[in-house]
Parts: sequence; structure tokens; C-alpha cells
Amino acid sequence: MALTIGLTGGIASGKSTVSNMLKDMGIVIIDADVIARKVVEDGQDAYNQIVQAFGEDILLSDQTIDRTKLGSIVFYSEEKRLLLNSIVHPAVRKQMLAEKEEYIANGTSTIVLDIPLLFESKLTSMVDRTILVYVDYETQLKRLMDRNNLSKQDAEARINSQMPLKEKIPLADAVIYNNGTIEETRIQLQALSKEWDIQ
Ligand SMILES: CC(C)(COP(=O)(O)OP(=O)(O)OC[C@H]1O[C@@H](n2cnc3c(N)ncnc32)[C@H](O)[C@@H]1O)[C@@H](O)C(=O)NCCC(=O)NCCS
Ligand SMILES: Nc1ncnc2c1ncn2[C@@H]1O[C@H](COP(=O)(O)OP(=O)(O)OP(=O)(O)O)[C@@H](O)[C@H]1O
Repeated sequence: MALTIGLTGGIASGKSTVSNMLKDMGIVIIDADVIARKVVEDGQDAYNQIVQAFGEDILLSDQTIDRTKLGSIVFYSEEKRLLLNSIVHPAVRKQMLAEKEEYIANGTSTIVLDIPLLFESKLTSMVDRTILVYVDYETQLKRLMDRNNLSKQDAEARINSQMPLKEKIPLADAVIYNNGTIEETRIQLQALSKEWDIQ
């Protein structure tokens, strides 16, 4: 029987770093962020709904969604964020489930769903077990500011739009602590892979 694992964390906590390690081990990854980009491409239902809800001001000259602009709206307004979530999340969920079922039908033994908002959106029923990639707040803030070239204020707005990582620890079946080096993270993942027979 297939094992479906939900990989979660916070923004810039190291999910992609861990999911790339899993990919290198040959594990199948379904990435919610990648799907969330696809379902808002021009011509998709969610695209039309976003333009209707947020106006044409959030479009770039090539008619694609200006993600920086939309981000600067939704990360500073819970109301707008919930509105965007209500448009995008059902389409993401549907696509993730379809991909998961296809992999299961093809006999894949382990499937990892990389979902940043797994706990916030109460999606744990989609998976058998959960892994949290944890970093402390200061490290998360610094890595996010460096990676996305964000001001402290913008980085904090993004972090604060999610459930605090500390509150996710008791909700997860396993925690990978990513404050240290990449190598230290890899060692924790290898130990967990052995324990859970991830292959
Ligand atoms: C707001 C948007 C336009 C910003 O785009 P941008 O390219 O700058 O960021 P990207 O999509 O790569 O997301 C980066 C990270 O931001 C965080 N994040 C994204 N959306 C949200 C949200 N609605 N609430 C909390 N955190 C979020 C996640 O940790 C994600 O990994 C975009 O994130 C979006 O459309 N979000 C709504 C869909 C969503 O919730 N996606 C997350 C997983 S389904
Ligand atoms: N152990 C580590 N040591 C140093 N830098 C790290 C470590 N882990 C991750 N990083 C860096 O921190 C940043 C965030 O990591 P990563 O992209 O893996 O996070 P993420 O959780 O996938 O983020 P998001 O969901 O926002 O895309 C990246 O620039 C990455 O290179």
C-alpha cells in the first residue's frame, strides 16, 4: 500500500531543501506551490475569479498576474488573503488529489505532498503522516529576507500570515530541525527515511 506524506513548514523554513533531498532519493513530490502557480494561469477559472475579485490592476502588461503586487495586498490583509485562498485553494486541492491518485494507481510506494499550509488549511486527511520542517523565527526571517530580497517588514508580514511554526510542532508526526547546516538536515531526513521505510 502507498504511503502518502505531507511535508510542511513555514515560508522559507526549508521545505524545498528537504523535498529536493527526497527527490534525489527517487521519491515522488507533489508541490502545492507549483500547482498554485499553474491554476492561476491565464485561461483558468481561478485566474478569471482573481481578476474579478482584485481588479485588472493586479495584472502585468502581458496579462499574467503580478505576484509581487498581489502578495503585497494579501500578506497585509487577512480579509484579502482569505478571499484569494477561497479562489485558489479548492483548485489546488483538486489537482493535488488527482495527481496523488494517479501515482497510487501506477503503484508508486511513497508520495510526498509538499503543502506549506497543510495545518492552516486542515488538509491532513489528504496524507497518512506529516513531517514539519522547523526553523526558529530569527533564522526564518533572515533566510526569507536574503532569499526574496525583502525588507524586514515585508518578510514579517509573510511569516505572520501563517500559523507560528512552534504551534505546528505538536501537530506533526515528525520534525526536521533546519536551523543547522544542510548536512545536519540531511542526516535527520536519512534517519527518518529509515524509520518510516521511505523508498
Ligand atoms: C500571494 C501570491 C500571489 C505570492 O506569490 P509569490 O510568487 O510571491 O510567492 P509563492 O507563491 O512562491 O509562495 C511563497 C510562500 O508564501 C507562502 N504563502 C503563499 N500564499 C499564502 C497564503 N495565502 N497564506 C499564507 N502563506 C502563503 C507559502 O509559504 C509559500 O510557500 C501567491 O503565493 C498566491 O497566489 N498565494 C495563494 C495560494 C496559496 O495559498 N499558495 C500556497 C500553497 S497552496
Ligand atoms: N540548513 C540551511 N542552511 C542555510 N540555508 C538554508 C538551509 N536550509 C535552507 N536554506 C536556505 O533558506 C532559504 C529557504 O529554504 P527553502 O527554499 O528550502 O524553504 P521553503 O520552505 O521551501 O520556502 P518557501 O515555501 O517559501 O518556498 C533558501 O534560500 C535556502 O537555500
